[in-house]
Amino acid sequence: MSLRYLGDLYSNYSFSHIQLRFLGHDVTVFSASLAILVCFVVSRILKLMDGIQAVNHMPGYRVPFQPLDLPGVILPTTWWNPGLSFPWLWRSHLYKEFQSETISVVPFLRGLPGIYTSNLEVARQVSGGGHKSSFVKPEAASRALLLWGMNLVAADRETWRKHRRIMGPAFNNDLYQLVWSETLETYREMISAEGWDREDTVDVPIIQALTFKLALLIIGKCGFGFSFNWTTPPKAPDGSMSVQEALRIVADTYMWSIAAPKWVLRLPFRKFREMREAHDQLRSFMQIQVAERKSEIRGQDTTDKRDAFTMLIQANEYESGKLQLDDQELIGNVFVMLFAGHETTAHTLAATLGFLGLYEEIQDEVVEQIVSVVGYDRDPVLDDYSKLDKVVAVFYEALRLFPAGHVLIREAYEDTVLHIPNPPSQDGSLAVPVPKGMQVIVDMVGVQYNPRYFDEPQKYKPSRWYGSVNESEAFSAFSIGPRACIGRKFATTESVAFLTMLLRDWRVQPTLRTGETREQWRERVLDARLVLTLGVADVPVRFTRRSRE
Ligand code: HEM
Repeated sequence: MSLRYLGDLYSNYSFSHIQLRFLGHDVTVFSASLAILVCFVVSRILKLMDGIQAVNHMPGYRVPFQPLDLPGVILPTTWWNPGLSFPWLWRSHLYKEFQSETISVVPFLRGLPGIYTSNLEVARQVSGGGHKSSFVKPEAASRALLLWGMNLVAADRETWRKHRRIMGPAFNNDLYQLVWSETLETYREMISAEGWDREDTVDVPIIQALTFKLALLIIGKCGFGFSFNWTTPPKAPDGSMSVQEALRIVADTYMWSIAAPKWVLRLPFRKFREMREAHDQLRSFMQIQVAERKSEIRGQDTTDKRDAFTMLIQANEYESGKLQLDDQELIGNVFVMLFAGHETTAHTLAATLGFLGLYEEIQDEVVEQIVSVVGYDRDPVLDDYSKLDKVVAVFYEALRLFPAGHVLIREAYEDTVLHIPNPPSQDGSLAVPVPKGMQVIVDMVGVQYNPRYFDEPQKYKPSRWYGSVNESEAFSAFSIGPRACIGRKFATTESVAFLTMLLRDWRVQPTLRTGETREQWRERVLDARLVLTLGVADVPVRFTRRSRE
């Protein structure tokens, strides 16, 4: 049968010529399809126009999909689909392009219009929070965080106030003292377990393998109050999964447990079976732990334990009635420390070591401070923290360039107004009405690379933070206002203790490929990987033992 014959056959019996009856008229499939297409196009144009009106004609992108909606997220970032990564990939020109620090993104195929901002004043209005805030976290985003129970991160307004009132007292100096001493202990365990004590040079292909383990152990020991160890085997003596291993699996598979439908997680694959086992194991373990700690606190009216979990339960005992958290909420808050504090701290430590390897003159300056404050003959103590401002600064600056909490997503709880500051050269602000339900997204990459706040924003320049060991809002990557990160001092205490020990003993350098320059290494390695949090891609480094002179 020739192609020509097939072509004739198609044109004679073409599907498009089939007749349909519609409202008493004969129409062909072709004209019906055309009418549907026209209706669809018109509906999308109307959606676009509505969206543009909803964002008050604010300049920005007009795109098929909302960047945080499923198609937007799974499709790669290209000129027509900003996707999840556009704030990172387009960070050097995004806001310049529209000559505004606050822009709109209006989708015409799927998703709701939204506003993205890189301005701190707008961020304060939107994410600052408080129990009377006009902005809340979108329900879908909060629902994903409820796996273990209602908690501080997911809660809003009055519920948030109730949770913060109990969580607040748990983050105190006793906890930071524990974080400091456990970090020193864990550093020593790492050196011995990884065999560094027998070497003068150690190559670490992916530094995250160590920083993730460190951060998990510190949350486990100081957040949950478990006695974890660098070398604990994954199986307990009776063959069951150890609590430490269960916690590691829960942390590593968090993305799956919130994003995948429940039926997928029931499929008989090893990864999912392990996940289920880890969840069941931890759930029952935590319930026993709550009961034990409550009875210990009630029996003695106090406790020697200083981990956040115990102090949370203790603070809860002082409340009564509606102000008290139930067991599920207590457990929810312990787990949220894992999800909010593990990856974020581990990624930032990895980025810090990457930058210090790259810029050895900065590393030398930091080590000089460590040696002058602590010397070689004793361990650093928490009281040294305030004198180790250069160590805090190298961590802050790495976090500024890789802000782990890269988007703060909020939704207008009611019709409200945003006051958007004019460009730096002009005074005053513009009042923009924001209808109930509109999403406003604080683009933390945009904020941290905004030239209004930082000169040479692309440059790793820790000296901008020298002298800032307090929790000032000048450093905004932990967010600002009443809803700012409650774990900020936890993260910096752990990081300063670890870096002080590590850098005093070891010089860190980038592992370069043959013929590669340091700038090429920076471009290849110090790029972001973005999922729930933003983190640096795998960082390969070499440690060389320092001589003590
Ligand atoms: C480098 C490490 C960290 C970074 C960059 C970071 C960043 C942030 C940011 C940006 C927020 C605000 C999120 C929002 O409003 O949507 C936040 C909130 C929070 N963080 Fe952290 N965090 C870090 C470490 C930690 C640690 C170690 C813990 C606990 C041990 C923790 C617990 C929390 C909690 C519970 C909240 C919710 C506070 C509230 O809504 O009142 N974070 N964090």
